[in-house]
Amino acid sequence: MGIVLGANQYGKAETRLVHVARAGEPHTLTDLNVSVALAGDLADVHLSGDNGHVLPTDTQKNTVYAFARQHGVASVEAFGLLLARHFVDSQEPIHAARVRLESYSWSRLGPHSFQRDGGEVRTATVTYDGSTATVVSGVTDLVLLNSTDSEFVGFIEDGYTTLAPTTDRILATAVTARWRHATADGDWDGSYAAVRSLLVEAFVGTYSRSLQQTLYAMGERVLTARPEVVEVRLAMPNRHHFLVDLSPFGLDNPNEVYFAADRPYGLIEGTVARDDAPAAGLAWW
Ligand SMILES: O=c1[nH]c(=O)c2[nH]c(=O)[nH]c2[nH]1
Repeated sequence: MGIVLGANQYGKAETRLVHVARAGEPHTLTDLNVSVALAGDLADVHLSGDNGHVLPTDTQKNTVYAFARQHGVASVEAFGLLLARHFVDSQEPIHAARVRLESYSWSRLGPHSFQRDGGEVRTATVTYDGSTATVVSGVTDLVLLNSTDSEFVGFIEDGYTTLAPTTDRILATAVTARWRHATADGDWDGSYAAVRSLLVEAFVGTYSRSLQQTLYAMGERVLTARPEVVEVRLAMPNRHHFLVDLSPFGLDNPNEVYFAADRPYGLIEGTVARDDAPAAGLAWW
């Protein structure tokens, strides 16, 4: 029996970077969480303890900060591309890089004052293998709710089914969406704002027969309107809202009073893609 080293990568995870662009007033604030992963000719460090091919994760962290100073942070996608290309192109043993970025948004209160927004987080994942860069943009924790125009009927009923079919329910979710770009060039901020709006519009505008149907409609809406996007992956927890039985108190409940359960939840996940989408390469690494 032989034992072999399998797939591996390493890097500095969750480097917290706050960048203040101070060129005049008003200041611009960027608040990021950056995770780097590198892969390549790394057998020796695992098998013999030779660190000769290891760019320390501490150095990776320093590079994140130095690049913010040297290049600024135009967008998460652009900053990720700079870093991913740098690590692979500057270090011979490193053959591939993945940079994951989360961006926390702050609202402006004044020329140099900000308030942290709760809720959704913009994301990007950039990969680079020495020749091809891929960019996946995304959003997490985009919490949406429709108070009607949602039904769930016609499902399988077996000996364990207790769920009653309903033609009027709350549909609520916290969307995690990631979308793959056709190329590594783009108007990243413009594209992000447009895709986010399309996702929300499709959720709002779709009469839902299931969260699965809504998920597909959201992905389809993005791909129909945005030629730069070739694949959308969505994960949508069904944040169940259960009608409370008020009959013990002599009260009816015409879809007004709900218990918002936090777990368990249905988790609906799916991919919507162009049938001629180029190969994903490392995009989903
Ligand atoms: O939109 C839904 N999809 C399901 O698959 C499902 N299953 C369930 O119990 N409720 C729901 N709702």
